[in-house]
Amino acid sequence: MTAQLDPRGDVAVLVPAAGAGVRLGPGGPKALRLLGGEPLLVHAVRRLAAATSVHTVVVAAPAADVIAVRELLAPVAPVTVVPGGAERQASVAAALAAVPVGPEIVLVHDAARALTPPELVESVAAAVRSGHDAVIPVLPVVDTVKEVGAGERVLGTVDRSALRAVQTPQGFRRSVLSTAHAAATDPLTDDAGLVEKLGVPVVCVPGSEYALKITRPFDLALAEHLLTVGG
Ligand SMILES: Nc1ccn([C@@H]2O[C@H](COP(=O)(O)OP(=O)(O)OP(=O)(O)O)[C@@H](O)[C@H]2O)c(=O)n1
Ligand SMILES: C[C@](O)(CO)[C@H](O)COP(=O)(O)O
Repeated sequence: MTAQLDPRGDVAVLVPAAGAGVRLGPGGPKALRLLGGEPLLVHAVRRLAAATSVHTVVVAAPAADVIAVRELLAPVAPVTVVPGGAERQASVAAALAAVPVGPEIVLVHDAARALTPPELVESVAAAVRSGHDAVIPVLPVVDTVKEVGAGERVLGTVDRSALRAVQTPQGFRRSVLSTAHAAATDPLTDDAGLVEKLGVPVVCVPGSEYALKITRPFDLALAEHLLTVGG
């Protein structure tokens, strides 16, 4: 049976959480690493459950930790936990397969973006509800960007006005995400990339600084700080 949050909600959220966290360094699967004394995954799921449109949350956990993750999340929110795959894309596909009949909007959200505010979840879902098939939250690129070749030699300066840094949750009409995953060949780093390959338009909405991806030790330190100042 699939666990359910608000039966009136129209949104299912898939939470890929099966990554190793190699760039964060030793200490176990990243989603289970502690931030303010609680696993990143707990922070992420608590904020998803606070978004009133959310009907269902499906977490893709490291295969060896599925039972432990079920127990960990039971007091946080009613969620379904499935084993993830070797690549993020496989983890998302496994979670997508566990979404029950009902929600027609599906969001994909990294456990590693543990401090993402519920308001961002709602704004992405609202953009899909308003008629867009695929929606991504983005931030402007603030650094000058160079293209670099062999020997670290600069080849040129990229026009950053046309660039965006992409976050999650990424939102999709359910049928579009299902078709994109069914058609996927090589793994891509995000789900919008699969949808782009179908030729379906992907639309940007403003992201949030709090939705940073905790990737390296500095990000975890920054997230600890944000948490103490009210993130
Ligand atoms: N096989 C994988 C790989 C990644 N993820 C998830 O995808 C999200 C984004 O990935 P990233 O932050 O890059 O996490 P890791 O793959 O764990 O990081 P690294 O590449 O440093 O090992 C994370 O919530 C991660 O748990 C997943 O579910 N299954
Ligand atoms: C989906 C994502 O978080 C968007 O920024 C990102 O592409 C995941 O990247 P990863 O490091 O390859 O998991």
